[in-house]
Amino acid sequence: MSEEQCTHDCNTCGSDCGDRQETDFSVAPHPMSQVKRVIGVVSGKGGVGKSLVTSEMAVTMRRRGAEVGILDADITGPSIPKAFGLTEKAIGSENGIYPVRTKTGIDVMSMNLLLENETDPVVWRGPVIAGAVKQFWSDVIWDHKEYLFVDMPPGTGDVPLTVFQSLPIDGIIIVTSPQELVSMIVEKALVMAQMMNVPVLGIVENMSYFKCPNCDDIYHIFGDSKIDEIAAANHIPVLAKVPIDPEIAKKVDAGNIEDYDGTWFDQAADVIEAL
Ligand SMILES: Nc1ncnc2c1ncn2[C@@H]1O[C@H](COP(=O)(O)OP(=O)(O)OP(=O)(O)O)[C@@H](O)[C@H]1O
Repeated sequence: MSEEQCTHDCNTCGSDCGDRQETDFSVAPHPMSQVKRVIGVVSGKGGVGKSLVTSEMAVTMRRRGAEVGILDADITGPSIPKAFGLTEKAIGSENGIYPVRTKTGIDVMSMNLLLENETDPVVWRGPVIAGAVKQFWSDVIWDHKEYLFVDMPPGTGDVPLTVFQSLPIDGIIIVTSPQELVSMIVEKALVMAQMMNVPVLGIVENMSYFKCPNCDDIYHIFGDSKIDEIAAANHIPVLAKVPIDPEIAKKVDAGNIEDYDGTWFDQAADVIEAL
């Protein structure tokens, strides 16, 4: 780039010139935290089951005996506490903020654990939301966690970008459902991960099909799945195809996700264990 064109601010300039200097946006964890692996769970749009996949991944790793946490970075639509039936509030001390523990021993931090009423909306602008996510990493005591799953807000906006820049993400899982414009959404997530230098562990297709409980026939309610072709074209594995299961919705609504005994996430858990 020529001297005249240079703004001297590499953060606002897309040019890949020789003088480029990357700024380190990483945020230090709480001094009492020890987290071995941070796994982000992302989706192109809301409502595809990203929180369900985050919760089930945590439950699966916990069943395998791991120490697990969930950082709910979906500040304006936090649904993790509900799935685990958490009503207790997170408490702080002069040391920092303590996450709330679920009945099987998963530590959770979520905006809903700080609000007086879980129905209170969070009416904040992007930078304030991004700041809250950073604090969930820097001010919360994540004590001896082998795996911390981060439920990202949907899309590729300000907050996911902040999470990618601030937290040491070891890999992401992309969640889609068949009715989405899957190929475009997967590619957007892949490009973002590539730009942020974060490995993509694979794709989970949620609400993939419905199996009739009476005749075992399989129905593709949202259309035929194209996930295998998309995954192959992008050289990433399909980690799970999760059916529409009324039992999942029932368990989530009752706050009993830890009692759901589907085995859909075993392959994804193997991939994470091998990291
Ligand atoms: N495979 C499934 N079978 C039945 N119900 C499901 C399934 N997956 C998700 N659900 C239900 O769909 C709803 C949305 O799921 P979830 O909250 O995980 O989506 P999300 O992508 O995290 O949404 P948002 O981004 O808006 O927070 C929940 O009520 C959940 O219980």
